[in-house]
Amino acid sequence: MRTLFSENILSPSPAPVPRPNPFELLLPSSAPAATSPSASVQSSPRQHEWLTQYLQSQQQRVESEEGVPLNHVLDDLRPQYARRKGNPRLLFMGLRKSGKTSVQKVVFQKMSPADTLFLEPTTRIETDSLQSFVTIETAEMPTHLSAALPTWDHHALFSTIGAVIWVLDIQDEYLSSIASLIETAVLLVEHHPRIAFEVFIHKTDGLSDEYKHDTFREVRQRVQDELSDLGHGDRSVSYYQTSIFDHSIFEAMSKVVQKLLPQLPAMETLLNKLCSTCRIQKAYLFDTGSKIYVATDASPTFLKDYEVCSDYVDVVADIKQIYGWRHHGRARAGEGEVAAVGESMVTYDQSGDTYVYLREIDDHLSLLCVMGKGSSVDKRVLIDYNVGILQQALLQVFKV
Ligand SMILES: Nc1nc2c(ncn2[C@@H]2O[C@H](COP(=O)(O)OP(=O)(O)OP(=O)(O)O)[C@@H](O)[C@H]2O)c(=O)[nH]1
Repeated sequence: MRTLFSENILSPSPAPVPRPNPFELLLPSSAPAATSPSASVQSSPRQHEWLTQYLQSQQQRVESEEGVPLNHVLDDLRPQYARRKGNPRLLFMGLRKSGKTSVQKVVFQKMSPADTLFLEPTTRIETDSLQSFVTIETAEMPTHLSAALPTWDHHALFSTIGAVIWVLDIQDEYLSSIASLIETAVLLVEHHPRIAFEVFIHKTDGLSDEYKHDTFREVRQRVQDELSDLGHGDRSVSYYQTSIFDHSIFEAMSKVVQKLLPQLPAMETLLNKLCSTCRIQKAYLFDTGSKIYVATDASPTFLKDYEVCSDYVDVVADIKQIYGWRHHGRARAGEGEVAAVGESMVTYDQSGDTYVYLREIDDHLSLLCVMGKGSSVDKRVLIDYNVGILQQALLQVFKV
């Protein structure tokens, strides 16, 4: 049987001494495009060595030509924000009634979207946390407090934040929201450049597609133009169209949380390997409680697949709510006993060829795989075996 990973994938044995390969192509002395500083992280030690030399030569060149200090060159080559150790911390900001509380309640507390009509206004900084595979901490800034006020100690507020989410109500007059958004973005880029800045262009439900896309483009363009005029054109801002009445808010929140997870590259690598080995069309790792996905493989995402997987996780979460969240069986399983594994499979298209396979990784994480022809019930043994190994690897990733 072809298996997915070697037993010691997380603690590989020391790399063998490289032997010269007579057929290997020699790299030219100038920098080729394929090995630019942004090339894949899966490069070999040899490539790393070459890359380091290339960076050093570039730094020396720039320093000697322009007298630019070494650190500045390195800063340009690094991503603008870095994943922090510790829990993802999100700060929600935006104008009055833009939907900040609703987003948190619907995504993290499973509140029904219709019930958000009766939410009270937020008058002070409110914090909350979701206990899951990691603890996701959220905070909301009341509208009357502006982060850009000179009397405001923004260091105390922002020093532990991973991402600021600006909620912009597209159904309201949004020019004043853009002005405050720019103020906050400039403050962040000048004092806290490592914080990711995300804009939710919110309440897109009930709008025509054309109006939605035009407004989305207009908001993005205005923000980019204003930031460029202020000399911060290179500041990366991510934009999402969201509504609490469909899946868009979960998808957007998934992408924001993923950016803050130091385990993301490891999870993506494991999912890519699983998909290629078992011929799986698409694999998602979902947080079972909140329906946000914390990682997916590199293949293209289709909205329909995501929606089906998301609804399926919802059903499983509801059933777990009724029959108990904890795996008492697993907790009691002693040595030699086989622990209970939460696993299920459904087919969802009319031809019956497409399956969704769900397997619980632990109490909070679920693996969902969309499988088509060529990777179905007849390959079940192989899939189960490989998913079992993936499960062990993931548990170790989160244990470290
Ligand atoms: N149509 C639509 N309405 C929404 C959406 N999200 C929130 N709302 C509504 O917007 C209103 C305001 O929502 P809140 O969550 O209280 O907004 P907020 O920004 O927290 O408000 P303050 O705390 O007063 O600043 C509520 O009536 C929600 O039902 C959405 O995606 N679509």
